[in-house]
Amino acid sequence: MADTALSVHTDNLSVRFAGAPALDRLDLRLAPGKIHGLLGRNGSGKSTLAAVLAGFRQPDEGQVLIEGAGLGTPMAPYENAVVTSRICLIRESGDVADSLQVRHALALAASLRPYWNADLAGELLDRFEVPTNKRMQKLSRGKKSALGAVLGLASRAPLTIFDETYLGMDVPSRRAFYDALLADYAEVPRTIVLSTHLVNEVSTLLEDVVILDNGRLVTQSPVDSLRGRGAAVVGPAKVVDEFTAGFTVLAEEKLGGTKSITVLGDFDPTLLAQAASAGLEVGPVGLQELFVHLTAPTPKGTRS
Ligand SMILES: Nc1ncnc2c1ncn2[C@@H]1O[C@H](COP(=O)(O)OP(=O)(O)OP(=O)(O)O)[C@@H](O)[C@H]1O
Repeated sequence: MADTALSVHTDNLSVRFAGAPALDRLDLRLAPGKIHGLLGRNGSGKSTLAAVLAGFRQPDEGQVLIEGAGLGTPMAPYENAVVTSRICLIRESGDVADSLQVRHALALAASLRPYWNADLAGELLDRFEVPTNKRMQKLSRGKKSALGAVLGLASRAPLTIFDETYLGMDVPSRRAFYDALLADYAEVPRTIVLSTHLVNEVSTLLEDVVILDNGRLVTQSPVDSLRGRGAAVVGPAKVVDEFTAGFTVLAEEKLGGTKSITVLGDFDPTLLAQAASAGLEVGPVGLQELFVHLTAPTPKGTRS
């Protein structure tokens, strides 16, 4: 793992724009060799964090340290080519000159990226049907996005960050991207960060999640323990209503006489047994529902 994955550690990390905090005293730990979700509403600081982790921007306060993949001691990425050669950040804006032909952009990536895999790049270009003889500026938004996916995956960088890049692709292409990402990650485990607000779509890929809101860290947690913070209770409407009275409700849905209510709360074995004897099914809470709750502008109501 140490050869192909980096870990990230931030202390009191802050970035300000004209005095306003975009990142506010973040203490983060990204474990090596995992797929991390970086979730947050618009303007929450995801892109700023991605840029700082990739060494594109210096923190105003605090520090970022990157460790592993043969680096020896932990190092700050800013203006440090030894570290940044091991990090690939793919942004929607694109960081390669638009006037370049796709094949030249690929040749440039191959020359700059020590872990580049040309076979994988070729395979993915075919799969996403990205023409290599066109100038980047002539590509459709979806194909530009797909090219970003190819550049990010084929870089096989020990820390690979996709900052919402793949969102320009249509649904079938995004699915193909998720499949390709999982398959190649299984072959070469590395640290991957997916910044997104399409939480449901990526929730099965993610192992750990960082949620930002207004530049602050709302939570950092394994997905499984986040899902354990609540439950979806399903059964006859009246019984579900009675059982969930007093819990904070995240979502509810009714279909005929059946109702599903998602609530926050610790469902210990006693509570689970009570639900079962009342004829109710209890499942894990959806990541999307928790995300909406944790980043909502105003707290949701309590059932009474
Ligand atoms: N170059 C900049 N100059 C001034 N303010 C900026 C700049 N970049 C970001 N900001 C501000 O910093 C805050 C965080 O922005 P950032 O782009 O990191 O959020 P985000 O979560 O990536 O948002 P989105 O999902 O909309 O892309 C926002 O308030 C934004 O307006």
